[in-house]
Parts: sequence; C-alpha cells; structure tokens
Amino acid sequence: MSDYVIKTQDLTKLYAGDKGCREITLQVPRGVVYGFLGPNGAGKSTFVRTLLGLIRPTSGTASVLEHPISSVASRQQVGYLPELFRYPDWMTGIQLLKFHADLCKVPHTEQKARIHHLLERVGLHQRGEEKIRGYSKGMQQRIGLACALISDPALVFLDEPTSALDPIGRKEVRELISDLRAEGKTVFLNSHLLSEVENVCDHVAIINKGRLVVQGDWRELRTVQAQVEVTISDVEDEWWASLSDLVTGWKRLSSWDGKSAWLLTLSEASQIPALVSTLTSRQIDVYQVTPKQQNLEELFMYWINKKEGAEHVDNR
Ligand SMILES: Nc1ncnc2c1ncn2[C@@H]1O[C@H](COP(=O)(O)OP(=O)(O)OP(=O)(O)O)[C@@H](O)[C@H]1O
Repeated sequence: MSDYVIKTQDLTKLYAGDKGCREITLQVPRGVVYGFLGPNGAGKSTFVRTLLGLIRPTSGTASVLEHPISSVASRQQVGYLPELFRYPDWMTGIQLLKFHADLCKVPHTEQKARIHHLLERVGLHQRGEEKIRGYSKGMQQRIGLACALISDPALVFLDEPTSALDPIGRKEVRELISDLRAEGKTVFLNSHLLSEVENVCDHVAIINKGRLVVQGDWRELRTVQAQVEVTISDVEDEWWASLSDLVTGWKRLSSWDGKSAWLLTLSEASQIPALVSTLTSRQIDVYQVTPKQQNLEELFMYWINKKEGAEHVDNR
C-alpha cells in the first residue's frame, strides 16, 4: 500500500481563456488532513474536480488511491462535498442518503444503521424525515457532508465544508474532520478560511493564480521565517544593521522608560541563543525574548508574496 493517496505530476486543467490550474505536482500522505489553500479563483475547485474525473485534465497525470484518475476505480473509495451543493429538495434527508447509499452500493442491511449514525454525526438526527426544501443552507451543507461519508470512504474531498455554517457548526465540522483522521481516513480540505484550516490540518498546499506555491508539513512550513519578539534597553532603528549576519529584519513595536520592544526576523530560528549572547556582549540589557509562532494567515501571505515575482498567469 502506497504512503500517498493522491499523487499528481504537472496536472493542468485550462479552460478557454487560460484560467484553471497549471502544472500541479503534489503528494498527499495517507491519513492526514491536507489543507488545499488559496485565494478566490486560485484554481482549488478546478484541481479537485479534475482529480475526481468531473473534468478532464488538459495535460499531466494523477492517481487517486493508486488508480489513474481516468479510471472508475479511483473514485470507488472517495467521498466528495462540492462547494456549490444542491440537492433534490423534494427528497427527505433520509431519502437523499438512501439514494446515495444505493449509488455507492452500500449493502441494504447496513444502510439504516449507517444513515442513522451519519445523521447524528452531522447534527441532523431529528430532521432526517423532513424534506430538504425545508432545510436551511447550513442544514443542506450538513446533509451534503453526510452524503460524502455514506460509503465510508478512505479519502474525503471537502470543498469549503463550512461556508454555510455558523460558528458552532464550524466547530462541529472541525471535530468531525479530526474524528475522520483518527479513524485513519484522509481528508482533502479546500478552503480560503485560513483560521478554520489552521486548527485541523497536518499538511498544507498553497495555490495562487493556478500554480502551486508551496506544500508540506504545516508545522515545518511555519518555521520558514524565524521571528522573535525582544524587549531590550533602547537602541536606534539603524543599530540593527550592525547585526545583519543574524537579524534580517526589524520592526519597533513600542518604546517606554529607556526600553523598546522589537519584532526581529532572523535568518534561522536556531540563531536565537546567538542573538541573545551578541546583544549581551554589546552591553544591551535583554528583558524578554519570545519566539513568534506564525499563524497560517502570516505563512500564506509570506509564501504568496515570496512567489509573487515568479511568472504567473492571472487566474482572476
Ligand atoms: N467552467 C469554467 N469555465 C471557464 N473558467 C472557469 C470555469 N470554472 C472556473 N473557471 C475559472 O478558473 C479559475 C479558477 O476557478 P476555481 O473555481 O477553480 O477557483 P477556486 O480556487 O476554487 O476559487 P473559490 O475559492 O472562489 O471557490 C477562475 O478564474 C475561474 O473563473
């Protein structure tokens, strides 16, 4: 069994007008929550729809669960919640789930228990008998989640799964995603809601203007730019230039009583001890040193800005 549930090589889907996604090469490890991030119009849904065989790639290759994406086998253990979900509103929630269970060939003997369990899991256990016509948008998204999970898939694609949900619903979906990971499933999560993704993802890929900007373990990626907040006896802004081998950027945060607080960017996080000993050796009093953890939004902006100079096709 391969360690990767999705592998793509230069996967490209271009619509008329050259929009879409271009030359995307990535690997999604088994059993992780993989955040696929990018601004509106970056190409996230296009990439997912190509992987699912809903649209044909212009070029490149890809496999899902070790089967080429052109094959039916690649979709047999996959669940999908589309971004723009719409379900037959004359069906009840239970009828919709039964319909999907039949499509996915879930054995009849298992269907009732599974539907009951899923309705509970998405918080619709008392509403399953009602017609979808009477569901709120958030409830429709919840029933869509249940549909995505009806076949007990090994890999689930969730395209903006919380877009219609209130804060409580978002938290419940985050918990559901964590439970899926605990069960050994892989979740491929499309989103531009970075604070949402931050709490659940192990790996992230960032896509911008149709191209992959960066991918990897989120905890490793977040250390790319080592930043530290220090409080020291006051120095002039220009003074930091004398430490340019250690400090590549500085920003004064505040000053008071002969002290100042700074946000410093170091060339590497491992240089924090060297920074402290250099400050001390230069007779600067050090009152506080706090490594700054970057959040996903800062990481996202860092990578997007870093690659902004590269050749891109504007996807908007
Ligand atoms: N069927 C289509 N025909 C032509 N252009 C399309 C089509 N679908 C998407 N596009 C264009 O391709 C680009 C990528 O769209 P896509 O929906 O994949 O982005 P996204 O990252 O999922 O965006 P969002 O976060 O807003 O959902 C956009 O410029 C979009 O207008």
